[in-house]
Amino acid sequence: MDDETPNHRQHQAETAADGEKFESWSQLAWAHLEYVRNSSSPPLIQCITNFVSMDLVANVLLSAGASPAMIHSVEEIPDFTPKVHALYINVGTLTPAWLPAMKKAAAVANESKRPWVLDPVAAGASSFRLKACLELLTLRPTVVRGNGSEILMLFNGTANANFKGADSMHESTDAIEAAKSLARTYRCIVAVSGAVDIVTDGERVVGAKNGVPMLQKITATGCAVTALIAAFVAVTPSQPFEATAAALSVFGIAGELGMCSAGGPGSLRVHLIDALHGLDRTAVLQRVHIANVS
Ligand SMILES: Nc1ncnc2c1ncn2[C@@H]1O[C@H](COP(=O)(O)OP(=O)(O)OP(=O)(O)O)[C@@H](O)[C@H]1O
Ligand SMILES: Cc1ncsc1CCO
Ligand SMILES: [Mg+2]
Repeated sequence: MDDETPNHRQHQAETAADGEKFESWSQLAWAHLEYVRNSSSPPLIQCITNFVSMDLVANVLLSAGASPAMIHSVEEIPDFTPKVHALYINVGTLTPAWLPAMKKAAAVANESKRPWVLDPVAAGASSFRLKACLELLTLRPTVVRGNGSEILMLFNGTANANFKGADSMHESTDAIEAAKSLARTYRCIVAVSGAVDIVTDGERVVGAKNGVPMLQKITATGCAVTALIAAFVAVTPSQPFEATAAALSVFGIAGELGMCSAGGPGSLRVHLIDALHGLDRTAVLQRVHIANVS
């Protein structure tokens, strides 16, 4: 990567706010959304994600002010990945053909000093998938976000005959110790979604208590919130712990506001995107609910 490209210089300027201190989680969360929205060029997020999630992921990123690019062929990665502000890898519809592109993209992101975020969908559904997730973890993602069952699977390291699929069989709080251990082992941020979203760097643990249960009835909301984490980490790459908690809370608030006008999962999907797009400072400052977990 030529670090003197105009794209890179501009990004350095946009992240000058990185390191800024905030008095509260709510102010920090609002600042992250503003950084994404007000960047002189929207944070460019390369998404190598599953077929089910592509539409929702792209629309959630756009409604937050980021720019999604679903570019996943291995041939394009050397040219494209160095130009992105963050990379998002999601193994939801993994095949052997996709894995080399994921590994190549992670390696190029690392070489180019770009943050990258992993969503280990259904890790543990098969030994192929679990091995792939563990190999990706060794490529040092900045953040890993999964549901409780996925994070427990990564921690246990063996595929489980009882593992059901993409939906969690566990509460996020069941996976706190597993998340802390993974964060220490792989020196990354680990987030576990659920009724309370857990975020840890291996030492600190916070819980973000936003969102509505109906989010679980829309496929790929987990995939979409992981993409939002990538967008938030893109604007404050030296504070991935804070960016991750902020993204989970902001997405949850969009779900809460969307639910006020929704009649069920179908309309919540639409209202969630509208709410994220229209989210204002007052709503964020009033609703962010992030606290330490002991
Ligand atoms: N009981 C709940 N109450 C409030 N919000 C919830 C609840 N369960 C999940 N959520 C929220 O729903 C979103 C998706 O989380 P979930 O744990 O369902 O992800 P997931 O299982 O990976 O989903 P998918 O694989 O379908 O993308 C997150 O923003 C999370 O905070
Ligand atoms: C349902 C489903 N299956 C593979 S990926 C995916 C989207 C939610 O993770
Ligand atoms: Mg998931």
